[in-house]
Amino acid sequence: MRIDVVTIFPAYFDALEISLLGRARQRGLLETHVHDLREAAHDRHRTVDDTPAGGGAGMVMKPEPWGEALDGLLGAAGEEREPGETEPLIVFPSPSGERFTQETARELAAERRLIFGCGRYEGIDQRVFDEYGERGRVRLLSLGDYVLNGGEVAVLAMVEAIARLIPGVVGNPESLVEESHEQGLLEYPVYTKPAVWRGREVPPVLLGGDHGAVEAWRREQSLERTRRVRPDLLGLQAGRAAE
Ligand SMILES: OB(O)c1ccc2cc[nH]c2c1
Repeated sequence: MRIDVVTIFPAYFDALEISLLGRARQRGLLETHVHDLREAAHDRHRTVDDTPAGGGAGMVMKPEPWGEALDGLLGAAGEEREPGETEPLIVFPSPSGERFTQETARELAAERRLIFGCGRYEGIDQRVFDEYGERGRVRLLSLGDYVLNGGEVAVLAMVEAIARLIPGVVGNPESLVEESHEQGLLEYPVYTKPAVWRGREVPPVLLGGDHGAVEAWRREQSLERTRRVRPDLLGLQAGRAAE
C-alpha cells in the first residue's frame, strides 16, 4: 500500500519512521510519502489560508494549494492506472466526518493507495471536497466527538489502525483476531506474571491449563465489559445493559 499525506506540519509524521510502521516500510509492505502543502503555495509567504467568506473567526485553507498538491499526487507516482482501476481514495479527517471505526480501518486497509489531507485553522474550503468528490473518491472521517487543532494527529491514528491490518505488518496475525472491536466486542482483561502482585491474584482459571475454560472465561469477560462500558456495541441502550 502507498500512503501520501499532505500537511503544513510534515514533522508530525516523523513517527511513521519508527516501530511497527517503520519496520513495515523497511520491509516494503508500506510506502509512505509526506508532502508540505506550502510547496504548492507560490506567493512570497507561501500562504495557505485566508479569511472566511461571510466573516467569522479564524482562517480557512485556500483551495488553490490543495488543488495543485492533489492534482500532482493523482497524476504522480508514475502510476499508470489500468483502465477502470479505482482512483486513490482521498481521506480528510474532519470533526464533521463519518465515524472512523475498526470496520473503516479494515475497508481502508484493502485500498491500494490512500491520500490523507490534513486540515488546519477552521478547515479546508468546501470546494476542495466537492472538486475531488466529483472526480474520484473522497471520505471525511472523524475519530470521535471531539475536536483537535488539525488533522495530523487523526491521520497518525488512522494510518496506524489501517497499516497494522496489512498482511505481514503485525508479526502474529492471531493477535489481531481477539482484540477490541475486531469481533464487535471489547477485549477481555489480560494478565501475565507474577501470579500475585501486591496481593492481587491472576484469575485462577488462567493458570489451570484448561483451554476450554479459559476461552469461556474470556468470552464472558468480553461480553460483561462490553455490556458495562459500550452497551451500544450490543445494540443496548446505556443504563439498560445492567438489566
Ligand atoms: O478533530 B479533527 O479530526 C480535525 C480535523 C481537521 C481539522 C482542521 C481544523 N481542525 C480540525 C480538526
